[in-house]
Amino acid sequence: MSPSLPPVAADRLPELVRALPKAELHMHIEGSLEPELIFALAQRNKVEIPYADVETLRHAYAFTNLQSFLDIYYAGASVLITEQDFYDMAWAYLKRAQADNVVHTEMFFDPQTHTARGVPVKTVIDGLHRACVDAGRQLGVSASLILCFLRHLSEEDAFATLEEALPHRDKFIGVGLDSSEVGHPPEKFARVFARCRELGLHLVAHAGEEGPPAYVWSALDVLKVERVDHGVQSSKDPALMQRLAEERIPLTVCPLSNLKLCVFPDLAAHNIKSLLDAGLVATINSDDPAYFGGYMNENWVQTFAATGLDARHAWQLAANSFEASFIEPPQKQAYMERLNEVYARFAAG
Ligand code: HPA
Ligand SMILES: [Zn+2]
Repeated sequence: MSPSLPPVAADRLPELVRALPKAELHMHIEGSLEPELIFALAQRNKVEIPYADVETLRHAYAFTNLQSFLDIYYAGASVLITEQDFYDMAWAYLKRAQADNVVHTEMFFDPQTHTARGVPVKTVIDGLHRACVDAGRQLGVSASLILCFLRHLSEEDAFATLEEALPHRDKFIGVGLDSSEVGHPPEKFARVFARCRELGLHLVAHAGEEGPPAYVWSALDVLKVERVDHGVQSSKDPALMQRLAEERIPLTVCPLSNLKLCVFPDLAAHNIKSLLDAGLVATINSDDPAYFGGYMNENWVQTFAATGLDARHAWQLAANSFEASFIEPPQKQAYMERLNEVYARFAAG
């Protein structure tokens, strides 16, 4: 942490946390689909959903682990049919992100969730990408897309998805790996990640959310990822912690997700502070904000209140988010200057 950072009055910490410019690097766009939009799209597309109304659906959001969430998350995504649906979903998230002073976002999307229902990859990518372009122009938020392979499906299926997406290569910056972790280790996707690497795509993967530190090691050594999504189980392995710190491999941590999926018993028990204090490039993100009870600032404010993070941690988390992002160095520099300006305003007053 920067030793020269001036302190900020403790009673202004929540305000500082909200005001800091930041990047969001772990957010599944299908996980931003609010119940109200699910019902509106179901009506627009004449899709049946097995819930009577918005409130009944929201009440079903009581999860015990990752799989119990994924079952509902995939059901919710079934209302997405047209390019405009994908645009509307992404636009709603991007406006919400802007309100939280997210200035840059790298959004995950799950094409296989849609192609399995007969929706072409082109429809998905075109709708999401149009929203990203509009966000840059109209909201001042830079936004890009990361295509995720579903790890409960086969590597062959991932290869077929990649082939279908490649004509739209200019509209996504990288690939990731998500869905059910335990029993589906990174090694299962070694060949498709090697191919994506040859294609010059950025590489990330979920690892160490519920799965063991061994999955983080193989995400690094076999898939050769540039960042690890979640990665919170890494704290069980001191040698892994040392590797992550030395190589400055970012972790995209999602505290409210970890709370809702019972990865930690309560937010006060979350290990984000120890990850930061060990020198890891940890970041805070919302994962699936419509399902886990909060967008970016809600994740930040609740985590700060519960774990005793201070203003310097806030600066570090925002700086980490820019360091960990895939934006070009001059733009990173510009965001860092904005961060320092906002921080200085709070430190002075
Ligand atoms: O947190 C997650 N983990 C794995 N897969 C996911 N797909 C959406 N959110 C998640
Ligand atoms: Zn995730």
